[in-house]
Order: sequence, then structure tokens, then C-alpha cells
Amino acid sequence: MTSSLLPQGFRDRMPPEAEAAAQAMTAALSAIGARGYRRVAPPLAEYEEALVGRLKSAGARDLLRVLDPASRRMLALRPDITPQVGRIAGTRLAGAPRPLRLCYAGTVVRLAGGQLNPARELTQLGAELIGRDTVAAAAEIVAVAVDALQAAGATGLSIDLTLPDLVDLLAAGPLPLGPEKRERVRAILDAKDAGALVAAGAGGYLPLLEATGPFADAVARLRSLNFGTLFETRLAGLEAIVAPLGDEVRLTLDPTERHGFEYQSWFGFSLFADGHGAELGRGGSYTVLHGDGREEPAVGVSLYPDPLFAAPATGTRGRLFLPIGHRPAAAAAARADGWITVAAIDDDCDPALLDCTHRLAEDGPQLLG
Ligand SMILES: N[C@@H](Cc1c[nH]c[nH+]1)C(=O)O
Repeated sequence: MTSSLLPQGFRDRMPPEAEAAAQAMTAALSAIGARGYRRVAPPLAEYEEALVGRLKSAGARDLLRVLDPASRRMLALRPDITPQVGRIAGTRLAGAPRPLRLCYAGTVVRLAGGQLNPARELTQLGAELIGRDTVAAAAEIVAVAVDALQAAGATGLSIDLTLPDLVDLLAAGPLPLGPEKRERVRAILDAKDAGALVAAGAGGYLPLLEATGPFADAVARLRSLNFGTLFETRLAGLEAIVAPLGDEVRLTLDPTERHGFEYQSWFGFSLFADGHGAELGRGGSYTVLHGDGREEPAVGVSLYPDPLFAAPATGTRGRLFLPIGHRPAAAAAARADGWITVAAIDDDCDPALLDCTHRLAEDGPQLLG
């Protein structure tokens, strides 16, 4: 039925999913806020060029556009809130002290759904740390992401790390490649196509394809390639970023993964949780462009928590039916105690049909028989 009422990739969120979503979003945002991130709320639509112009190497991909009759200009619905936060940091908050910590939550819209997830409207919430992209800044963002996902109810987290600009780093040093060849080699590595790599004359990059998997093993394998000090600095950086995490977060490394990391620079990561095949978040280091051409380093994370919300909201005791003539003070006390109350409006109201689990009696809530 919805499919005929709503465009493909858009859907209604219904109880209990919508309730679980609201609750989990609040919990995740307060976990981020508790680490000093101030909330910003940029608009759903902007001028198209403003949406793509603020992050270095962000392309005009994936935009759902509308012609605005008022300004006669092209507007785009935001596919990602990070560039908007970059715009705010580079304009209104250009003079604010650094590092600048900002967080956000809202809806983003894609031109087309992904292979795994056909949704075109997604909830995105996240945190951006602007003014630094050091190992310490990245470590904080990873910790914030873990806190926020756990607050939203995710368990069994795993993080897949990547080095988005690895090809540029190696091409300028130990594995020389002309600029014209780099894009091709990046695409081949992304597709993990060993044959094509050799055919493209970039056989030196082959060991990178094998250095994928559990973090410690993959780092050891990469380290043994002896690609020079700059590369070694990157590996040590990754180790320092994840060192505080402890054993409860599983770690993997896929050094050549670039899909979804179009504007990230030296560091990128994706987040997963038990029971959910789809990625729950993604982040990394990037560059904010200011109006005067200045570039500023930043690191951040965006969570896409929709898959977590299929579970019913937790932390409430149940739905308590309030019969006609109940004492309002008793009902208020029950709500304060975590009950959801559903009051009878007239004698026709049936507690079972109203999804109630309990009824408010003289001596308190009673299980409905
Ligand atoms: N907004 C990016 C992730 C990100 C946040 N900050 C830096 N990178 C995404 O959704 O892919």
C-alpha cells in the first residue's frame, strides 16, 4: 500500500519503530553532547553549489535537486550534513576558537538508494571536530562514535579502518605512478581486481590487496612491506587511534577501501554492529574550505542508525490503561515511574485494543488478564 502512496525509497516510520528511533537519537546525541559537542541544525535544502563547495574533493554526486520558483535557482536536498557543518565552520563560526566541536542530527536524502539499503531518506547524526585532524583528534572522534552507537542500543561493535589517500601517498613515494594513472589504480584497488592491477602496470600495489582483515595482522603485513617513514607514520597513527578502545570493539583494516570516502584524506573508518549487515556509520579526516580560500583540517563521523530502530523502545514499563474516574495524581506518579499511560475517553475504550499491558487499579498497575 505504501508503495503506491510514497515515492520509491521513502517510507512511513510507524510505532514502535518511530518511538524507538526518537529515543535512541536522543540518547546518542546526549552521549555526543556530553563530550562537549554543540548542536547545530542546518536546513534540509540549500543552493546546489553551496552544498558541494565547502569540502575539498566532495563531488556533486547523489543530489536530489528542485528548481526554486522564489529564487529561480537550483536547490538541492542535502545528501550529507557534514558539508553543511563545514560551511558553518568556514563562515559564521570561522572566528570561533579551535578545535570547534559541533554535532547534528537530521534527515538526508539521496538521489538513489544503495545496493544493500534501498532507502533514499536516511537519518544521519554525527559529530565534527574542526581545526585538527591529528591522531588525537581522530581518536576522540572514534571514541565519540562508539559511545553514541552504544547509547543508541548497538552491541557487538566493529570498526573497519582505511587509508583513503593511500594511493597518492605511495604514488608520490615508494610506488611511483603518474597523476593520470592514479585514479585508475584507485578504482582497481577499490574493486580488488588483482589481474587489472598487473595489467595497468601497478603490480607493486598487489600486496595491499592481501593486507586486509583483522587489524593487528593487516598492520603487521603492511609494515613488513617497508614502504618508508611516511607510510610507517600512518600505520603508527592508526594503532594510536584504536589503542584506547579495548577488546570489546572488533577491528579490521582494509587499506585500499575508498568507496564512500570521497572527501576523506589520510584516515577513514566504517562502523558495524552485531545483527546488522549494513554499515551504521562512517567517518574520517577531511578539509574544510573557507570563503577566503583558506583550508582547515577536520575529522568527524556520521552515524546512520536507522537499522537499529527496528527494535521496540526500551526503558518504559509498559502501557498502562487509565479507566474513567482514575485519580490524575496516581496517573502522574505512574508516568514519573516510567509507565506510558493511555486514558479512557469514554466507556467504549477497550484497554486491549489500545495495546495496553496493564490497568491502573486502586493499589497501582495490574497486569491485564
Ligand atoms: N559524512 C560522511 C562521514 C564523515 C563525517 N565526517 C567526516 N566524514 C559520510 O556520511 O559519509
